[in-house]
Amino acid sequence: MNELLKAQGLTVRFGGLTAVSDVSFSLRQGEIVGLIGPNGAGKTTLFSSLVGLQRLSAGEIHLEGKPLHGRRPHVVARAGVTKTFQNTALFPGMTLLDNVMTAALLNNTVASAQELAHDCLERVGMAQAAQLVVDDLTFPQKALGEVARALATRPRILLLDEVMAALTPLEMDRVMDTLRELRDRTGLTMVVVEHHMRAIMNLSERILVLNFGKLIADGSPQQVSRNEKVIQAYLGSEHAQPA
Ligand SMILES: Nc1ncnc2c1ncn2[C@@H]1O[C@H](COP(=O)(O)OP(=O)(O)OP(=O)(O)O)[C@@H](O)[C@H]1O
Repeated sequence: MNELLKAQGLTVRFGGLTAVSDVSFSLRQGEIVGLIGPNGAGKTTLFSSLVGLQRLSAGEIHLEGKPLHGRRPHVVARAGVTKTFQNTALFPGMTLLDNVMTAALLNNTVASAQELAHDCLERVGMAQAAQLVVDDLTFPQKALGEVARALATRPRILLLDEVMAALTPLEMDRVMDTLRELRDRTGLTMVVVEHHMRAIMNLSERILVLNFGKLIADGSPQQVSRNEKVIQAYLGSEHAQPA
């Protein structure tokens, strides 16, 4: 797999607090990568810095060799890096289709946005729910709706920030199957933040672990779950091993 994105020395400081500290990693085309770490480890801040919503104090981001650091969010989105929002639901009172249209309209005429929105819903198996008002959707449907809305910006790299938080284990399995199928069909690269350990270990091919803003591990789920630093920092001996 080709290297798609390279992040080097990413650092974000809030006054005296270093939320992200000298973090370097790369993403290959079509990978599903998990990003884990205890509360406050810097996961959301790292995501925000990757999409240009959070200014970097230091570091560089390149997408296929082209610099992305210091670029405004809409420029980063147009280049192909998009993030869902933690705890940000779809817009209530609107149909699912209209929700996806809000993103599709950013770079398209109404007619082509409609086609794109339908296509994005189709890609996550939600075409039949297009005309439902989002308030009436189940939690897994809402999660997939959020993914569809993000797909409407035509990302090459999609950062998913706890989209499965409200789901039961069975519902998570269904959503994870859909994400894997989406990757297999489209080659989309995904980075996934989830607190649910079994889900992240099952879904991801590689795991990045943050602790106090520092990247303390980067490896397969098996490697990471056996890593002493990770066990001490986060997993604890009683936590789930990758299934
Ligand atoms: N805008 C901000 N101003 C000041 N401090 C911030 C800001 N955003 C985040 N922080 C701090 O930066 C650190 C990292 O926060 P962040 O939300 O990125 O962690 P996280 O790993 O996503 O946590 P969680 O798992 O709880 O969502 C925390 O100490 C947080 O309080």
